[in-house]
Amino acid sequence: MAEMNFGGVIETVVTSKEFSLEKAHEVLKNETIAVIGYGIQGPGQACNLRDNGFNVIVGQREGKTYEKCLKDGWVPGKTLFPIEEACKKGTIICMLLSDAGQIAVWPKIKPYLTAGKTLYYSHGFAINWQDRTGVVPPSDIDVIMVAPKGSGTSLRTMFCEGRGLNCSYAVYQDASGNAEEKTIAFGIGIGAGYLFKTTFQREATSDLTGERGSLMGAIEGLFEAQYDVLRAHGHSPSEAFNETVEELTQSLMPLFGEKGMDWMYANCSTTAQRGALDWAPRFREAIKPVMEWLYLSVKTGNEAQIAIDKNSQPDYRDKLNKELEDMRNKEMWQAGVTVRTLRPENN
Ligand SMILES: NC(=O)c1ccc[n+]([C@@H]2O[C@H](COP(=O)([O-])OP(=O)(O)OC[C@H]3O[C@@H](n4cnc5c(N)ncnc54)[C@H](O)[C@@H]3O)[C@@H](O)[C@H]2O)c1
Ligand SMILES: CC(C)(O)[C@@H](O)C(=O)O
Ligand SMILES: [Mg+2]
Ligand SMILES: [Mg+2]
Repeated sequence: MAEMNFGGVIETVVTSKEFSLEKAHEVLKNETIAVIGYGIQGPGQACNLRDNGFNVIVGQREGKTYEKCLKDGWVPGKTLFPIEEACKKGTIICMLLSDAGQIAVWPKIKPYLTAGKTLYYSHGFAINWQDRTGVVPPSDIDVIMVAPKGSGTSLRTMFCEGRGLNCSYAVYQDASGNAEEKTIAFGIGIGAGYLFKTTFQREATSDLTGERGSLMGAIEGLFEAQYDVLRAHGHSPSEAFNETVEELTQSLMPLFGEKGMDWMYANCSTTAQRGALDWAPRFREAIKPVMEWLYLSVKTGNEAQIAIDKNSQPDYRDKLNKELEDMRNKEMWQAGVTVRTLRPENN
């Protein structure tokens, strides 16, 4: 573990330099890892663990996702089982069903969480809001978490490129006395770039805030607001899209991703810098009340309850797909389809 200075605050991080893959193998050598659920995180984590040489099986119900398991080389009866059978065989049970799905299957899974086993999560959701999820693990098992800070799709592609995705980790219950070491070993196994320590509570609240905020919800809201204003004032779709989205993702985001916001600013005109420096605090002040509202809605469990209620409905997937389709069909994102065809690499 290394102590590092994050903007003046010292925090502990773990990388494969301090905790090698060999050490992870040693820690997990007697474990059968049962990955339950094969949505987005399931494939990323299961395939990375398998490629890293761990003993992995998958538990997935039959249906469309089951076909994906077969395509990825999981073999029925050998490494692919119905959920309950995988839970019976596994010593580390990885809850990688959707957060709502985890509630539905909890009564079926609980009997297999016998003394000495480990219950693993990639989110603090089920435990942090256990008054709403009903997930109360038995006291004689370890309960641990490694939460990749990015999509399971990126976890896999970055692993295949020889890079790692950063992850947070936490121990909720340490029955074995060895839970933290096991958690870090697991993080190294799934291909974490580096691991930073958190709690189930802090991960759950920061994650739900981030995805509703700047990572997903706020960014779409910001784009729509600017695009709509430009269009209402007579700018063409291509101009509005280029000034709202395309330039950001293609030119400016890579600059601040690489060396920070001041570096991106420094590579723009002095006109742009003057205006952006003046307007950033105005946007901050306008947006902050919405951020406070969001954080409170997450912290009180309101957002978790909405996710549980909506995503437990039998037709939740169809409804989500319909909402994504509506987003895709907006003029802004349709303009984006054409703009992307004009990128040099697509010509
Ligand atoms: N999607 C991500 O990239 C991501 C990133 C970090 C953490 N997480 C966390 O990882 C966990 C898994 O998320 P995900 O996005 O991969 O899941 P997902 O929403 O894609 O889950 C789909 C899986 O759950 C199964 N499922 C859903 N309802 C079920 C039910 N009632 N019975 C049986 N199976 C059911 C599906 O068959 C499928 O295997 C969650 O805790 C999530 O918060 C996800
Ligand atoms: C990839 C995200 C947004 O970071 C994750 O939190 C999720 O829920 O999918
Ligand atoms: Mg999330
Ligand atoms: Mg997240």
